[in-house]
Amino acid sequence: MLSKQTLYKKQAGEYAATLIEDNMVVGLGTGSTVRFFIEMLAKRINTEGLNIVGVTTSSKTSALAKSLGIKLSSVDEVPYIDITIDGADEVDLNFNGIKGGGAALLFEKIVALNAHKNIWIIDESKYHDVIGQFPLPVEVVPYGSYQLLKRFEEADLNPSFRRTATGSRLTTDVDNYIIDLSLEQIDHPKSLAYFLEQIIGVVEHGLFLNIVDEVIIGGEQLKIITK
Ligand SMILES: O=C[C@H](O)[C@H](O)[C@H](O)COP(=O)(O)O
Repeated sequence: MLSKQTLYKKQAGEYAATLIEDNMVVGLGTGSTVRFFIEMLAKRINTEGLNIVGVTTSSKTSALAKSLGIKLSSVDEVPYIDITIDGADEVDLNFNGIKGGGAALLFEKIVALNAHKNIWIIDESKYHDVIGQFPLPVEVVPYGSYQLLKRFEEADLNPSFRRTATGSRLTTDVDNYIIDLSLEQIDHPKSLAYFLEQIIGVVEHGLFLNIVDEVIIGGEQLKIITK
């Protein structure tokens, strides 16, 4: 039996699939919530004969979408993306989000910034007054990454390299490392984003500010929050 959280993810994901229209170029996010969206989208493509092109945000999503027969293109081969549906790790009342729990933040941000509309699908446990409970992922170039870790320690950002189940440093789809910052609460997300963006060696961070247009929240009752 599915847990409540999984059921809520499914509810949000499947609802998002109803928003896709014929002939759209669709950004396909990454993660367990997006999986429900992609599966339902594939069903609609097959039963309704929709002409959809997907632009994926990770190798995992590409593999899933391909296995379900969804036509794919790259962000550089389409004029624009009509709509991107993605998950998030945490969202606050001001539409700020943390993403990258699945290490796909870099491509997710690139796809999001090339989309006309961005929708996030989450379960209700991820919607908070202020973000920061979820560790903030920072994607860094491996060369010099230990120096970066020390720098984050000095700045009291509680950093740690993300590791695989076998204990080695996790690498992203483009062979970078992830340093997670355990912050508990991010009161000034804009300043933190700015601070991280100034550091050489930081490729991207998981703060998604001013990007999402609509959040679909699965729960006892489905909620849709529009900016
Ligand atoms: O890198 C991964 C993404 O940002 C995911 O969208 C995020 O981690 C949410 O994933 P899930 O739907 O599995 O909770």
